[in-house]
Amino acid sequence: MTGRLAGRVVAVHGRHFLVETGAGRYDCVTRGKKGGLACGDRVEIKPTGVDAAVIEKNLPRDNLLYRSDRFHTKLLAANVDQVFVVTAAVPSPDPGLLDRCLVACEAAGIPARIVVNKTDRPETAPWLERLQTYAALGYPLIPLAAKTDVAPLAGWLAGRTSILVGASGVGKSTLVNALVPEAEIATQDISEALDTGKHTTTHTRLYHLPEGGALIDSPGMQEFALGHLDQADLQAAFPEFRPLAGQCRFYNCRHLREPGCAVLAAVETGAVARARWRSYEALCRELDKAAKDYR
Ligand SMILES: Nc1nc2c(ncn2[C@@H]2O[C@H](COP(=O)(O)OP(=O)(O)OP(=O)(O)O)[C@@H](O)[C@H]2O)c(=O)[nH]1
Ligand SMILES: [Zn+2]
Repeated sequence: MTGRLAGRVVAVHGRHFLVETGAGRYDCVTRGKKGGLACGDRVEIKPTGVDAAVIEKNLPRDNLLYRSDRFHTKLLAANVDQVFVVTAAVPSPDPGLLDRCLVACEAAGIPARIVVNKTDRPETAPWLERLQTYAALGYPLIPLAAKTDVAPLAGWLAGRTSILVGASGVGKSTLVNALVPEAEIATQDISEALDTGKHTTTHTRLYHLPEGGALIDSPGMQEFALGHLDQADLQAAFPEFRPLAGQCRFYNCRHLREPGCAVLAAVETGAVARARWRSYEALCRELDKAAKDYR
């Protein structure tokens, strides 16, 4: 690889990628159509100027977190060790969005944790209560108030690459600013390097943590489309279905309204949370609709 440098994508802005290498950072473009790149992707680049380069090669990924509908694929991050889905009781939370985030993590094979921000707000108690369902499924809950103390989260981050995802207004920026002392400066640096103007809140970027490890911030989302998943992916992404595998009357049961369905029976007894099953059902319907539209 003469003249080439190995690096990692640390910020994405449209078709520009800021790549960090042992020899500094480069504002990069891809050569031709190589498919998208995400924050955290490893690449080989060839400098074309002091701080400009072309991406010559995308290196294999350990994993990729993304969302997609029929028209767009939105890459969130690659090569991450864990995803923190940030929630808060205010503004009013959307459990459907939380489920979609978790399904995306399961499908990508990335461990997910749930941050419950704004514990200083009295509305938090019922939300935290509701989230016990998720704790029972094995998703750790991390309650904290980003405004006053981020220590409960900090302990999870050292030495790993993590990404924060979540709805708009849950406090992701507040968390990043508290965890990364130079976050504001880093953001400005990135904006200058990529020439994007001062406030690029709509883009994904990677920050280095003082204790080692990296934190990727992603733009607040209203929805999380999962057009890339098929029926089998969906079923596999609900951990509460796993102990029931093979117990439905029909081997190809979709757990929607089939007689003798073990999942539906578990919803009736409360062993599977009805709200979770509803999220599953909504995702199945979307899948069917997409298949119909496509025909
Ligand atoms: N009460 C309370 N408010 C908080 C806390 N953390 C953040 N907020 C507030 O929540 C609002 C949204 O915080 P941001 O950090 O901008 O949220 P965000 O998730 O980055 O939002 P987007 O930029 O839209 O993605 C701000 O008014 C914060 O001051 C907290 O621990 N307690
Ligand atoms: Zn079934």
